[in-house]
Amino acid sequence: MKSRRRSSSLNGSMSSSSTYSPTPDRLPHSPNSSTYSSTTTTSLKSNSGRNPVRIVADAFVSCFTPPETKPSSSNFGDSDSFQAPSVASDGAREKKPSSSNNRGRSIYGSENNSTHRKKAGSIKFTMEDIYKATKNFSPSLKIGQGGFGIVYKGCLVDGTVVANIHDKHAGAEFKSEVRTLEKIEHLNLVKFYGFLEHGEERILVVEYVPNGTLREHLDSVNGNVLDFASRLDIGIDVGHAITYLHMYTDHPIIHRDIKSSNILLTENLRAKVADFGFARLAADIESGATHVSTQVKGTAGYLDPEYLSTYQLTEKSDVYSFGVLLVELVTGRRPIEPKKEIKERITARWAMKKFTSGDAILTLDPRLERSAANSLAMEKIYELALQCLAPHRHNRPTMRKCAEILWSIRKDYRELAG
Ligand SMILES: Nc1ncnc2c1ncn2[C@@H]1O[C@H](COP(=O)(O)OP(=O)(O)OP(=O)(O)O)[C@@H](O)[C@H]1O
Repeated sequence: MKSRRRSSSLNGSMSSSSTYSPTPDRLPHSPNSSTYSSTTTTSLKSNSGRNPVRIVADAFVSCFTPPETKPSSSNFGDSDSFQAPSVASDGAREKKPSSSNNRGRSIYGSENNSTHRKKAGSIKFTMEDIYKATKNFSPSLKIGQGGFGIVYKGCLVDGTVVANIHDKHAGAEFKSEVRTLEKIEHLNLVKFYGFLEHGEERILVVEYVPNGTLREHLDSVNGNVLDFASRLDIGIDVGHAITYLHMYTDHPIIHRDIKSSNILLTENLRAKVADFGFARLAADIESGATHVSTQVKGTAGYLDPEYLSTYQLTEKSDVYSFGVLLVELVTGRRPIEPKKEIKERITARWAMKKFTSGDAILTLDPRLERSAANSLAMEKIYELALQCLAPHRHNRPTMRKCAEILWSIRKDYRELAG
């Protein structure tokens, strides 16, 4: 489902100018296996040489299905005007989640319970807690496997359903992920409950999100087609989540791995962004820095070409990945489609080319209705995607702007769709 290698051939990318019109010969080459030569790549999410780690996220969801949190109208779009992404009630820049603290009490009931210790705002679980929650990592509770490890459903002693992720991140990356997770709380981000680091075991305990990934829904694995309105809602949810990371935390956070398989869906098809294994703090603007220089990490097909060629990371790398995601939502296709003919293999390049030549409708997911409302919203989403995919970060909008634009697209969409 994903290549974990980057290729110098991606450096060309999606091209340019403030109104941005893609120049085909500067677009990424086809993603066939030869293009992704291991000799030209930085390993993106390789497990090699790493100690086995376990992440316990909120995925310990085996014992019951928790009631979904009722979305607030401000966050979930019942109002007609754009509002800043929702944040923890005690203030966006407040440090860590009261939820962890509360969770600590509610899960274990009494303060003299010795099975856990809070650390830096999150719960430090014991192996006993984790074994209990996952029934000794019962294969029947395994819900997925990613590049970093196995994910288990679990149930904490208070009945909270969680995802138990066995993480294979290196120790430093694991600590960095925990530090990031401890700082954030937003309805559209997977909640962090705690972690365990015990010898070579590393586990994150996070919120279990019961309805699979966006990618699975776009692939209709459950037999249903995700309708246009839901796709628009999901785009807005993700936009809010990333805006929150970029603007409303103590220090801006760059996710670095925005992609459809990292977007988890609730039963009401609301989105929660997961997987902070690659997240990084942005440059400290007050110190005059404009970017951080770092080894390239991310997933092929979503990677910002400017970051790939300069190793300079800014929030705009997430904006680029978000542009790829927007195209994915409209077309239903994966960012890289190796089995398609060459000119269609890089989905964003293909779609943007069709869009700029007036043929966007040919790229709309064939399972979606060709209604006036869908067609108009598709055009507007592509206009936004084109800006997000600009090769130079300075020409890309901020995430907040993206969320605002999507919000207004949805308002018009609802009026037209009736
Ligand atoms: N919090 C969660 N709640 C419910 N299911 C989850 C949760 N986290 C992960 N999963 C499931 O486990 C699978 C593996 O997730 P994981 O994040 O480890 O890998 P991935 O996103 O598929 O790949 P990568 O490691 O490249 O990001 C997901 O596809 C999803 O189905």
